[in-house]
Amino acid sequence: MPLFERDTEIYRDRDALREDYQPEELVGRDEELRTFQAALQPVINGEQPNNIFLYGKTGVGKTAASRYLLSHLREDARRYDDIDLTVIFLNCDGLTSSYQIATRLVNELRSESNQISTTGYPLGSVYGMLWEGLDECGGTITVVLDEIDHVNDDSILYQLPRARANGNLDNAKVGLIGISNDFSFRDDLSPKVKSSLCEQEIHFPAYNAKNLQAILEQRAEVAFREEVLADEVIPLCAAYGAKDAGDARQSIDLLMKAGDLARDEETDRVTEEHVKRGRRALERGRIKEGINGLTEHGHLVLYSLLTLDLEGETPIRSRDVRPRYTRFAELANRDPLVPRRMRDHLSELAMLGIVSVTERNEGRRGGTYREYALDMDVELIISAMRDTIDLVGVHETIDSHVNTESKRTLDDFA
Ligand SMILES: Nc1ncnc2c1ncn2[C@@H]1O[C@H](COP(=O)(O)OP(=O)(O)OP(=O)(O)O)[C@@H](O)[C@H]1O
Repeated sequence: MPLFERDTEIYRDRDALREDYQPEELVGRDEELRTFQAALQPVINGEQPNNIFLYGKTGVGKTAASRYLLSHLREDARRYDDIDLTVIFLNCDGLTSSYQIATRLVNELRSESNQISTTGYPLGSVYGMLWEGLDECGGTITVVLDEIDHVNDDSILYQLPRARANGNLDNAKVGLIGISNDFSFRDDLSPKVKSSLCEQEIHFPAYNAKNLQAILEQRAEVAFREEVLADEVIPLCAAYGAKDAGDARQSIDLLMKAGDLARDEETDRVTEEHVKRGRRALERGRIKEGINGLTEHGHLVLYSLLTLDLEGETPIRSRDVRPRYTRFAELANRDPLVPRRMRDHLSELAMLGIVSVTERNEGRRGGTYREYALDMDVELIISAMRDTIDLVGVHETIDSHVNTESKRTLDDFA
């Protein structure tokens, strides 16, 4: 018997559900694509290209739209002899400064054998090399900077769009396309950067359930074999997606998770039940990642709230969480944070969806205050916080959930 056997009853091409798959057509983005296409038109006319800024929440098709239109632009530009178009696509994740972006661009424009080191030059000379490289390349150059908000200083965002006006370029016509899902990034740009980078702004709104359904249907046709998906599967993934964030990536992930669960069960049909289970599994993954990403004090606050919740003390005010938190911090040998900072951690937990918050009114005395409760299952939280629990000790309320030698006695927590 072979150890490995193909199990492709469910999928025709599972890779079509992966992040790096580029769909042939984009659905449900007609208006944004029209505006974006119009903003790119000067390239085909042989004119100075626009600088374009695309923004919108994560997973709403900004990158997909850019790749789609730029590949058409590249193809169609070939039909005109007087247009020489170069497209440079750079994801700024991991590139935090204008200096790093500029050296990457210089190297993109140079041959393999002529690359420059990514450190050691003054910024001015890197820009010098960049202008030289761009002019040598000549023609129209479209530079796409995806996740542009990762760049901490805005020098390149000013220099590149203004290069020609500032007399740094003679031949090349450069257009910058910036993409961001960080709304405050755009608001915080200095006025001079904003006016050059955001010449044309295009907002990508979140997808609604109808959009998501069309996107999923298009993807499912490539990814799944016929008759594999029960009728409710796609509408349900789309409805969850629209309710959560209108994020296409999340909905596609959910469809894939449902498919994987069905495959693991060795059935040849994906059902509503698989979607529901898939959603729970993905959510647990996200929450777990969220908890792992918290600081130690975040964990101490969460641990305090967890034990109070199990004692039936929630919903509870921040000031009533405090004694437990202070005690836990002491047991962990950490200095407790001031109340305000401790409250910030509660808010962060609420943002992650681990804790729920209710605004309460003091009645005639007029003030409002917030009460916190746990909104996530105990086992999941405990499994994501093992290190902190080991540090503080096992509180009696979670005793039955934990298997450990290092329990503290009740008196320790008094
Ligand atoms: N209109 C669409 N039609 C088909 N597929 C789409 C559409 N919009 C998004 N997708 C798919 O959803 C996924 C996420 O889209 P994309 O990467 O373009 O989002 P984004 O807005 O750039 O998000 P981020 O800001 O997180 O990078 C990709 O796999 C993409 O192919």
